[in-house]
Amino acid sequence: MRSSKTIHVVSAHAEGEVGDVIVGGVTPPPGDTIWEQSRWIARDQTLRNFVLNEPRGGVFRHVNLLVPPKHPEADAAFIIMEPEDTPPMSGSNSICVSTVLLDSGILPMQEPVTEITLEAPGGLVRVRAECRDGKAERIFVQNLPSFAERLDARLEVEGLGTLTIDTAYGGDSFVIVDAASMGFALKPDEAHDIARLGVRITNAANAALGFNHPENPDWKHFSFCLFAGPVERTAEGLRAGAAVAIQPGKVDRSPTGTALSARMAVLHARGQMGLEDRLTAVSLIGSTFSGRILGTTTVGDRPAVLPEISGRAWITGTHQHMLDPSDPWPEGYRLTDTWGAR
Ligand SMILES: O=C(O)[C@H]1NCC[C@@H]1O
Repeated sequence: MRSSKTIHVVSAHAEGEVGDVIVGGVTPPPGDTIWEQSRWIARDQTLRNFVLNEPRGGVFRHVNLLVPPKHPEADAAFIIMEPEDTPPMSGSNSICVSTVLLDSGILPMQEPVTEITLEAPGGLVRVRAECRDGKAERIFVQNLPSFAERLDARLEVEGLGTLTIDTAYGGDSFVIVDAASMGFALKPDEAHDIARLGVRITNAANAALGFNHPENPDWKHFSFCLFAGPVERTAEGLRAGAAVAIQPGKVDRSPTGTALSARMAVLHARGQMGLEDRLTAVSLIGSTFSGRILGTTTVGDRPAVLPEISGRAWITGTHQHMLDPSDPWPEGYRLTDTWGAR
């Protein structure tokens, strides 16, 4: 056996969505901040291609690189690599990272509750983990300040006509459409159509509107389209289906923590959700993230909410990814049969 690199990974999924964690074998990228380091990873593409592309990755895979934190309050820091983007924050990935850090012993666990601070590329996130018998059973993440950007905007999508959409930020940027008015009941057999339409809607919004984060001028695009189910009021609180189309054309298996945060910001802006409410988002596979609004703030001059999301993650294995120097595809490959719903 010979290898010119060996990358140590603990694999995990959060409520169905894969979020692997690189725990060794990669030196920290250059940059004075975690954001700058994440821009370096996004520009360079070598690590992204090696772990995300086939034969090591696949369109369903997200990979997080642990790096030494820059902020004095942070216990650990991570850079998120998604199929097309290297984003400021991610709900499912932060839940996977927290679970791997605690369940594998990288950070000490205290039962019944462990509190840690993570530094995501977009800023600090506080994490509370409910732990029992050596397992982090539920992760609560205080996500980045989240805000509604446009409410009831009009968006022309070729072949679909003019849609009424909201746009919002929940640690990543969203176009939000009403699932029912698009003809979706948010059932598993709709996944392919949701992926295909969602990418068209995201692309149309990027071409026509573009996204504006008042404090992060680098983040100028919409990453995702959320198909938002109707909000029902139940004895346990608010509940709604959620399916998020991820570029280049797949649906999040989890209920998407950033989408839940973005949706809570929109519901709050409309006066439909208060600090006393809980919103449970349900994914196409029936998994759930729970959310609440901890308080309000501003991002630049925009009113924003401080969201908390919670969910569960499980370790699925360990891998040592290697590169034989004679492998003709050191950066792997992507083909359109699986990379992009058509
Ligand atoms: O939960 C989330 O926010 C994420 N899941 C995969 C894509 C998003 O970053």
